[in-house]
Amino acid sequence: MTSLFQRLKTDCADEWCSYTHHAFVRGMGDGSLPEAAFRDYLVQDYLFLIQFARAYALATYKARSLSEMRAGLDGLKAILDVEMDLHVRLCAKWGLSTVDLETTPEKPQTIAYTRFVLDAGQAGDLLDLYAALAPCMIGYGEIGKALQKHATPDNPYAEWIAEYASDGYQEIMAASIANLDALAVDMLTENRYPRLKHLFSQATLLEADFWQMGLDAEQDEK
Ligand SMILES: Cc1ncc(CN)c(N)n1
Repeated sequence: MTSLFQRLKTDCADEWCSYTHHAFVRGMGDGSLPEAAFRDYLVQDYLFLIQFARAYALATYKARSLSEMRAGLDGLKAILDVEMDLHVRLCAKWGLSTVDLETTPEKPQTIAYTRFVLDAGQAGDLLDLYAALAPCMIGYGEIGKALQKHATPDNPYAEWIAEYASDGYQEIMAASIANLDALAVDMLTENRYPRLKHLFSQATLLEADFWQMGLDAEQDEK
């Protein structure tokens, strides 16, 4: 049986490309991304992760079995115990504390993306929620791995790239794909597919908007 993730990615190939090959991503890869764009992105991403942790808490709540509950909890822990540490470490280099981060106002793009995913989960079931969450967890693993292939040791974004290319994150990514595909075996019907595709496509476009937010912030600073 084809993987639901692969089917969604194929059917949303243009959106996926606009996300994973965005100018912001290419700028991280060749090191040309202005630091101001990265800083703005990273602070907003910290706020984004707080809301995404809530989405995994919602997935834990909506679970129908202990193993589904553990999958939700693993996603929650990956964000709170691993991913956010990267943001705290990198932001500390600019003198930003966690209080500074948490008191920064969320930008419209952060609100749009995170509340879209939370609403997908609240209005729908576990499969809807994971379809909306998939571009986040899986896309960054793909981007990290692709950028690592060409990144030079003096790349200013090497630490970010290394985190998402790491074995730890790649395992999180593989678990996200396996989890989505396993839920599909149990819950997917052809009638449901258009809605899942809409959720996946929209979340992927909101990812691209999130990168663009960083680029626009740097232009506004000038
Ligand atoms: C916007 C966004 N998308 C995805 C990820 C990776 N979990 C992230 N940190 N931020």
